[in-house]
Amino acid sequence: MATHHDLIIIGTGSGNSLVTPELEGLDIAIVEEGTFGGTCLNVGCIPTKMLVLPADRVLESRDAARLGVTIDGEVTVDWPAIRDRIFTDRIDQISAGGERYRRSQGFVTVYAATAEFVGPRHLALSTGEEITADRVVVAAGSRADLLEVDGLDRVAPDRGVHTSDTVMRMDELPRRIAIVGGGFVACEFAHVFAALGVEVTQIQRSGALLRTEDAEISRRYTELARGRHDLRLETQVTSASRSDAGTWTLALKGLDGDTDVEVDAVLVAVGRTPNGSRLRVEAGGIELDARGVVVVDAQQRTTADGVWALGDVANAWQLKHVANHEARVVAHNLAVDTGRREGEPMEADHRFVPHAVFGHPQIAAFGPTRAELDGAGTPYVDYTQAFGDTAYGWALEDTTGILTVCADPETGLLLSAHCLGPHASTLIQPLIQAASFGQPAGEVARGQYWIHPALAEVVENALIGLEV
Ligand SMILES: Cc1cc2nc3c(=O)[nH]c(=O)nc-3n(C[C@H](O)[C@H](O)[C@H](O)COP(=O)(O)OP(=O)(O)OC[C@H]3O[C@@H](n4cnc5c(N)ncnc54)[C@H](O)[C@@H]3O)c2cc1C
Ligand SMILES: NC(=O)c1ccc[n+]([C@@H]2O[C@H](COP(=O)([O-])OP(=O)(O)OC[C@H]3O[C@@H](n4cnc5c(N)ncnc54)[C@H](O)[C@@H]3O)[C@@H](O)[C@H]2O)c1
Repeated sequence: MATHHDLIIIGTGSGNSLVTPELEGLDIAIVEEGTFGGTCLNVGCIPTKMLVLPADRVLESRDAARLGVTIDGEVTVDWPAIRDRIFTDRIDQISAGGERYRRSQGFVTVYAATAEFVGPRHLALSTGEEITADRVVVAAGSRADLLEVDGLDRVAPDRGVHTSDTVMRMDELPRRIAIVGGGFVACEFAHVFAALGVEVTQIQRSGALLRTEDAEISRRYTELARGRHDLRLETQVTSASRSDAGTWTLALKGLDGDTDVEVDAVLVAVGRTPNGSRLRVEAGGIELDARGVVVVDAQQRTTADGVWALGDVANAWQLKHVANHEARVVAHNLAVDTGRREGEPMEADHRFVPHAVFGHPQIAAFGPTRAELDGAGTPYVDYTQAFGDTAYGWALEDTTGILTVCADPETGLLLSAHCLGPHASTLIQPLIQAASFGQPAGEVARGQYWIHPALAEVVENALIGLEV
């Protein structure tokens, strides 16, 4: 006999935020197979950024000499202290506290189990229980891909084979690490481990890092990374073997022909697969697209009645702020659907989705690259402002930072922005705001004060430079 609930939520990442005060009193079930709080909190955005900050400090201390500051003595890194500050002192407590709170709410049942659809709004759990509900939200996220190479096809932290799920909790830093991939995860960890003193070899299948960025940003970041660690482009791992002493030898095929590299640990960071098929959502009448992403409409409704989906399982961005935005949409729509809120269902706004890569320096962008605008035949004007040509850029002695803005030549409305440089993730926000609220470039540039000589003048100058 299945236990019936009013609402089932699968996944406690952004899914956990669906239990709003408005839904209080409904009989709500939450199913979570892993650590409460999901990817961002436990193994994603938050711990990685807490690692990037000390890594930035190391590089800044090395760079200080360029500004006339000599730091006497060696800069040393205490890995266990960094790791325990992040996990033991903060994240693990937030996760445990979040779970305790949910379990304390009388109207919520938390199932620690893996869920699988066996029928419409009908789930079988790995505990042997079955549950059904009037409404279901699929918020089951995505999982890290592995390599189809013997030895690197499964995570084995004790053998030094990691994904982002395990690499941040290593007992000690390896002397040498191979990082396979050239996307967000690989680039952030290459920065972290290289700065913390690990010999990094990064192995990327294509000819540049972060190749979905605007071409000039991808080119510049690739050059900077090449100057910091061993970077193998257009290269693949063909086989891997581990010695009794624990050393991995990876055979590589690439630009330099057949080579190999010896390392003590391997981090596989070659993308993430949405979890829809693992949940057998089709048995619940829920359609997947060709990439395995749950198909949703603008209200985040799936193709099955009474089933919504959000986050990595249901979009290709795989970003936390997108999952959170979609969760707010679903929470509203659940409240309307259950009669707890008056009004109409709302739609998700995916017009200007920004992202940032927290490497060194940071990258931040939204909207199409110039190659994509060209490909689509969209008329645009663009302007690139170098950080080094502004007053604060002089203070930074910056030589690599750029901000490119693209706008509609007729209306001056922003189409996209692409930034590489210190604080790019913060600097881009007024441009996201201008695009989201439909403010033309000229109005944003001249309709307000820009603090002098702040770094924000990079944004002001880029907007002024646009010929709209
Ligand atoms: C290393 C790393 C760094 C990142 N950094 C950033 C960043 O800086 N900024 C950013 O915007 N994004 C970042 N992301 C992406 C971000 O973490 C995700 O987009 C976001 O967490 C997705 O949220 P979600 O709620 O969709 O899924 P999740 O948070 O993954 O939640 C899904 C939950 O569902 C559970 N689950 C899955 N299948 C089942 C099942 N069958 N039964 C029961 N439970 C199940 C999982 O255990 C998980 O807890 C990063 C990701 C990684 C891996
Ligand atoms: N700062 C952030 O917002 C942030 C940080 C980390 C992760 N994320 C999210 O997590 C998702 C997954 O990140 P990711 O970096 O794992 O995936 P990704 O899709 O961004 O990058 C995968 C990379 O691996 C390379 N690759 C694939 N197969 C390979 C192979 N066999 N050998 C060598 N290289 C190979 C690809 O060329 C690509 O560069 C991203 O889509 C991103 O949205 C976001």
